[in-house]
Amino acid sequence: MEQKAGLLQSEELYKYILETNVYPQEPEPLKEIRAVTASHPQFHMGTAPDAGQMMEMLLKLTGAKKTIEVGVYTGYSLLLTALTIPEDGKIVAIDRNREYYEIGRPVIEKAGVEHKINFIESDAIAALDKLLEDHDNEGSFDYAFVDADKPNYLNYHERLVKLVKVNGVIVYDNTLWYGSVAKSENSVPEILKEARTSLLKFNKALADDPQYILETNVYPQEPEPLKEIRAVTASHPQFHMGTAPDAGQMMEMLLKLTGAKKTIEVGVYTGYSLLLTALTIPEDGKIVAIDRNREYYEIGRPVIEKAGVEHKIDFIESDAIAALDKLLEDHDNEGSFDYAFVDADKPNYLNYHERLVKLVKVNGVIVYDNTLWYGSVAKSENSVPEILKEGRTSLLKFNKALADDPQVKISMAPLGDGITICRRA
Ligand SMILES: C[S@@+](CC[C@H](N)C(=O)[O-])C[C@H]1O[C@@H](n2cnc3c(N)ncnc32)[C@H](O)[C@@H]1O
Repeated sequence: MEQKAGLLQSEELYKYILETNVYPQEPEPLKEIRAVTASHPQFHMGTAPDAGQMMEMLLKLTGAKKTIEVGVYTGYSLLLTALTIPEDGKIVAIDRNREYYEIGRPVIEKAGVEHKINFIESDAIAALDKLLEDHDNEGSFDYAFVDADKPNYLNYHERLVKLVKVNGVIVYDNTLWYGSVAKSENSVPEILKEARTSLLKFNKALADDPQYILETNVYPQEPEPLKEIRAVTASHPQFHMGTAPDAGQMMEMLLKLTGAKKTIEVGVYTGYSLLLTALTIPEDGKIVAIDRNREYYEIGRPVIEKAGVEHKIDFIESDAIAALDKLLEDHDNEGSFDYAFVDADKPNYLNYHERLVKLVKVNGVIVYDNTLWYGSVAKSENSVPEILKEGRTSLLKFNKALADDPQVKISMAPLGDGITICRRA
C-alpha cells in the first residue's frame, strides 16, 4: 500500500490544522496561558496545541484521574490536564524550575483548578524515585505526560511503566524532534544533535530511513494478519485506498482504551481497518461493516477467516447512507455503538456524521480517515491536481463543520492521510 509522507513538515498544513481543528475547540484558559507564555524567551517549549487536543481526548476516553507530568514549563499541558480530569483528580507535576511554573500559575488559579495540582520542584528522576519508594504508588497512576530533557526519556520510561497501571497511558512529547530523527546527522543543525541522538535511541531508531515512523514504531508491533492483508492488497489497482498502518495503530489504541465492543465500519475495501478492529475488540464483539462493493471485501476475506475473527463481522453490501438509515429505523440502535470508522466517499462524510452521532453512545468515538486529503486542504484550489479537487472541497467543508459541531470534541492526528477523532460529548 502506498504510504504518504511529508505531511508533518508542511507549515501551511500545520497552520490549517491549528486554525480549523484546534483553536475553535481550545478552552479559554489555554488560550490565556499561551498568551502569557508567548513573550517568554523559551516559548517554543510549550506543548503544541494539536498534541494537547489529542492528550485531552486520551485523558477523557480513559477517564484518567491520577496523573504525572514530567516537565511543566509555564503549564500549558498541566492546565489542559487539570481542566480535563474530574474535580477530585490529582496531578503530580514535576519541574526543576519553579520560576517557569509561576508564569502560568495565575491563569491556572483563575481557571479554578489549582487544587488538583501537586507541584514538586525537583529533578525529575529524583522525584519519580521518591514516588516509587512508596509501594502503594506502583501501578496507581492512570496517565503520564513527559516533556522534559530528552537524554533522560529512557530513565523516565523505566520508572513510569512501574507507576502507571496496566492499560494506563504514557505520552512522550517531541519524539520526532523537528523531523531530525529521519535525517542524517550532518544535515541536522548543531543545536538539535544531542536530543536527536537520545530520541533515535528512545524510538529504537532506524536513522536515515524515510519510512522512519512506520519502520520504527508501527511495523514492529503490527500483528501478522495485518501484514498479510497488506500483502494481498498490494497488487490491487486501488491499493492506495487501504488505511495507513500508522493511523491503524492509533485506532487500535482507541479501541483498546475505550474497551469498544460494538462498532461500525463505513468503507471496507479489502479490510485492513476491518481486520484491525476485529483483532482488537473482544471475542463477543460485533462490527457492522458496510461497503457497496463486496468484491473488494472478498480479496481480504481469506486472511480475516484465517485470523479466526470473521464471526465478529456482519458485512452489509449496500450504499452506506441506506445501511445507516436502516440501522436507525430500529430505535434500540441509537446510542448503542462504542466506535465507528469512516473511510468511504468524501462528499458523504457529513451525511455519515449526522447519522453516526445518533448511533454512537455518549463518550463513544468516531474516526474519519483522509481528513487532510494528501495535504490539499491547506493549498489553494488552483495548485491542487484535478483529481483531488472534489475531495478537497468536501473535506474543507467537513473539517469546518466538525470543529463547529457541539455534539463532538475532536482531535485531528496527522497520521496516514490525516484522521480526525471525535468523542461524542
Ligand atoms: C478508502 S476505501 C476503504 C479502505 C479500508 N478502510 C481499508 O482499510 O482498506 C473506500 C471504500 O468505500 C466504499 N464506498 C465508497 N462510497 C460508498 C458508499 N456511498 N456506500 C458504501 N460504500 C462506499 C468503496 O467501495 C471502498 O471499498
